[in-house]
Amino acid sequence: MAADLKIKLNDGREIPAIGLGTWQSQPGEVENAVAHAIKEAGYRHIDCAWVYGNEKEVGDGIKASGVPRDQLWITGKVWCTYHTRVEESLNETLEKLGTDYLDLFLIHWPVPLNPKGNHPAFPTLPDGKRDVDHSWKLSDTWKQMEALQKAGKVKSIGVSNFSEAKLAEILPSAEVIPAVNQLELHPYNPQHELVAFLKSKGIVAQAYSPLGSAGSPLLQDETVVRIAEKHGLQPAFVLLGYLLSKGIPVVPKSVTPARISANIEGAAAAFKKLEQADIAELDKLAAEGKQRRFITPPWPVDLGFKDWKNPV
Ligand SMILES: NC(=O)C1=CN([C@@H]2O[C@H](COP(=O)(O)OP(=O)(O)OC[C@H]3O[C@@H](n4cnc5c(N)ncnc54)[C@H](OP(=O)(O)O)[C@@H]3O)[C@@H](O)[C@H]2O)C=CC1
Ligand SMILES: O=C[C@H](O)[C@@H](O)[C@@H](O)[C@H](O)C(=O)O
Repeated sequence: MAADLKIKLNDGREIPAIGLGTWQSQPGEVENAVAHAIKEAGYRHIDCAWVYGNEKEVGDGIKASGVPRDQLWITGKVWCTYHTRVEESLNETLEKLGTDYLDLFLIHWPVPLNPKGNHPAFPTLPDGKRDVDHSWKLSDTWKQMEALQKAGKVKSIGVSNFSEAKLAEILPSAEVIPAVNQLELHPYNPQHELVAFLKSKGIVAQAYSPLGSAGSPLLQDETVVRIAEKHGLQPAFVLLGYLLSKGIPVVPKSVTPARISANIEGAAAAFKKLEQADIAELDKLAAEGKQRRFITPPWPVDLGFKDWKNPV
């Protein structure tokens, strides 16, 4: 069964390889989506974040599913304005989700934002740029993550949107190596070098926006469509199976019950059917001129990704 596909982390725990994304899942839709995913479609992994602003409804959906907490994997993320007060962010998340621990807690972006700025999530300076707290060290954010794991409030800890350069800011002083780095990964942004680096450090690369996010051109890509037709799969399933075949857990988002159900079964089917030649073809698309990121918030700092130069 698709829900049984799992990937081992460096702390010994196993993350269900297919989870449900919840970013941009709207009020009035997300409770039903989460309940459907868990109860009807067999998902056991939900990807959440404080900044998505919908954790209360996600929690309602988890509760409505009736599935016991210990059978679920719930991921949360500390938002940028909370780097100096990680536990406060976690406590808000736990309360909204209606649980007393997370399975995985991630630093959402390697960019501390001013906690006392002009907005609780997206503070800006008079020039309109995001108000970055340049004095704060990422290694001190990571120390707080380690303390929360020691306290048992989060079982596994990791990062998101960390390039090799940003990891170098926390690894030398880390007591715990991040279990996961959640990144934008799909055939147009495969980040082969970073994924290989993470593997060498025992960090699992996890894929966000695995379908290319809302309005994705990947679903119409001629190579993706041809491979899908060859195997009797939908293009979305090929994209998910491509990542699973590399040991990369995926969190496709949908609020459409039929897609939620189809994605988990289709991903597992694609994982079985895709051949090495299909993977090799998809692996080359970015280098053949299709390299593209879909998620590029206007950070006024260099994140250190080779393909993405932020305005500094
Ligand atoms: N750490 C980070 O910084 C980030 C994390 N994430 C996480 O990753 C998750 C997934 O990424 P996201 O950007 O949402 O994008 P996805 O790549 O998951 O794409 C979601 C879009 O695809 C549509 N869709 C879903 N299934 C299918 C299907 N079978 N066929 C056609 N269309 C489909 C959805 O529509 P509909 O809902 O209408 O069905 C939605 O518009 C997020 O929800 C979030 O949890 C995402 C971005 C950044
Ligand atoms: O997880 C989803 C994304 O990271 C999202 O939270 C950010 O892109 C945010 O909208 C931003 O503008 O910084």
